[in-house]
Amino acid sequence: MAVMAPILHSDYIEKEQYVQNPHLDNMEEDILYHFNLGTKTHNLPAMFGDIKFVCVGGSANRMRSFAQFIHQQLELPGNADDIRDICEGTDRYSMYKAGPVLSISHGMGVPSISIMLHELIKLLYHAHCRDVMLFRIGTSGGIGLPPGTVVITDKVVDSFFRPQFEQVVLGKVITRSTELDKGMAEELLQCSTELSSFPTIIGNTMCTHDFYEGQGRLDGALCSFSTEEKLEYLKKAHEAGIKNIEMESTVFAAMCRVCNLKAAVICVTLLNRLEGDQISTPHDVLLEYQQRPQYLVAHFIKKHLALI
Ligand SMILES: O=P(O)(O)O[C@H]1O[C@H](CO)[C@@H](O)[C@H]1O
Ligand SMILES: O=c1cc[nH]c(=O)[nH]1
Repeated sequence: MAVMAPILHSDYIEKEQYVQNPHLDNMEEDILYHFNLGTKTHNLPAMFGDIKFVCVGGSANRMRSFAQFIHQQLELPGNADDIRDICEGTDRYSMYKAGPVLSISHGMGVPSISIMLHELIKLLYHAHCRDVMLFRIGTSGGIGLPPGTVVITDKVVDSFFRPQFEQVVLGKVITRSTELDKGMAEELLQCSTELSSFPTIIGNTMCTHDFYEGQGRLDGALCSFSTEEKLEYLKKAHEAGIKNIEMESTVFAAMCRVCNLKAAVICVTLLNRLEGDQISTPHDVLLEYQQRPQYLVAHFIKKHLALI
């Protein structure tokens, strides 16, 4: 077996390649455990080699509906209702393919999306994909915006309003930039003006590690602060240009950036956090809100495929 010289993290940044891990080349087989896929059991280039767009979001149902919607929008052959879950052997994530578009659920929170992204990025590598763009199409809490507003993320920031993601590796903190692709954000904003169907803005997005206390909610099982302290924090966030709050964008942006993948975050706001904490909007209205980032990304994809 070949002995590898130790490679420092900072030394190993291959510009053309998605994966940034020298150890992968020494593995005879790579099992993408949470997808129930593997390099020996599946012909990944045949299954996924044509992927150009990957859309991710928290819920399995949303990502299935999105795959069906994009199937119709791209006028692909076959019945959209027949699209099957490629990860059906596991219930960790759901994955659907519609032509060059892959639609995957990632669950809630940074650890969940992070595991999914490791396996997704390896999947794209094993499948020899090129020029892939990633989109997170999600929901969020807005700050000072009418519910239903779509926020295209300019800067992703953490709970301290810093544009960075911290990961503990071997007991040490590694800090990575959360810069997203500016061109994609601008193009998505242009798509929104072409659709002109719902309010859309570009702004900063804060990613937290909790939905309740972590987002300054007063309605969790625990609460360690007053109403005044909550509003002071949210107003400071607002002054820092933060328009919405969700729970995955830091690691999404950081991993895509290190792995040379162009990425954008598009989340609809479900409520205005300056006015409350509970999501009391009727279910059918919430469903319609959830579709807004999907319409925007579908328009973007159709333009890129020269279908409009
Ligand atoms: O709508 P999705 O993609 O699930 O994302 C948002 O909704 C969840 C909380 O309800 C968090 O995961 C947050 O990031
Ligand atoms: O307030 C909200 C709504 C959706 N998702 C979040 O993370 N926060």
